[in-house]
Amino acid sequence: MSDVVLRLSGVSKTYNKGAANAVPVLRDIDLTVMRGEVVALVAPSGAGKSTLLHIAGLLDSPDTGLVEIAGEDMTGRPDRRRTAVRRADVGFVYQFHHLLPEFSALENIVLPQLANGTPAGAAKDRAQSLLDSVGLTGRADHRPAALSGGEQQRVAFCRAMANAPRLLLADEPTGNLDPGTSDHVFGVLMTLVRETGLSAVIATHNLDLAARMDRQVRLDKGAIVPV
Ligand SMILES: Nc1ncnc2c1ncn2[C@@H]1O[C@H](COP(=O)(O)OP(=O)(O)OP(=O)(O)O)[C@@H](O)[C@H]1O
Repeated sequence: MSDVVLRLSGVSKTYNKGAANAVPVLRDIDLTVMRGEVVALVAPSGAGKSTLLHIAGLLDSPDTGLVEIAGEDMTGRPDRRRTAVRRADVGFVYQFHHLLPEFSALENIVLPQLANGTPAGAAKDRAQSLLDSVGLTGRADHRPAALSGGEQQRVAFCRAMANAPRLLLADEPTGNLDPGTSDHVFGVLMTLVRETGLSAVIATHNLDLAARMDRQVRLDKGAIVPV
C-alpha cells in the first residue's frame, strides 16, 4: 500500500469561472501528506483553506489538477465511488461541532458507522471506546446541548474517527473555544491522531498550535508559499 495518503497536484479552483464575478481561489496547489503525518495549514481568512479542505475531502472538485487518496486518483471517478471513499477514508472536523442535537453523544458516533455498514453492536462498542479515549466515559447518553463547548468538540473528533479513516481534515477545530480550553482540546485531538496513526491536515490561525504539528504549509492568495 502507498505511504502517500493524500496527494494534490496542480490543483486550481475558480468560483463562477468564466463569469464577470469569477473568484480565483486556488492556483496550482501541490501538497503531499504521508501516512501518520500531521500538517498545519496556516492561512489568513479568505485565503482558500476551506476550499482546499473540501477538495481534499472530495466534497468539491478542482477545475484542474489531481486529487489522490491512498494512491487512488479520484479525478473524474463516479459520485458513488467518491462518496464511498469519503465515508470510509476521510474524517472531517469543523470549527462548530455540527452534532445532531436530537441524538446522544454515543449515537452521534454510531450513526456514521451504520452508514458505512458496521453492525450496531460493534459500532456501539467502538463509539464508547472512542468516548473513553477523549475522557468522556460518563457522557455517552448526553445530548450535545448538555455538553460544554470543549466536550462537544471532543465528541465531534470521535465522530470524525468513527470509521477509522486514513485522513483527518480539520478546519479550525478549536477556533470556537476559549484559549485554555482550545489548548487542552487540541492536545486531546493530537493524542487521538497519534494513537491511531492517521494523517491529518489541520487548518489553524494559531501559530502555537501550528508549531505542535509535524510540518506547516502556508496558503497565501491561493498558493502554497514557504513558511
Ligand atoms: N461558492 C462560492 N462562490 C463564490 N465565491 C466563493 C464561494 N465559496 C467561497 N468563495 C470565495 O472564495 C474565497 C476563499 O473562500 P474559503 O472559504 O475557501 O476561504 P477560507 O480561507 O476558508 O476563509 P475563512 O478563514 O474566512 O473561512 C473567498 O473570497 C470566498 O468569498
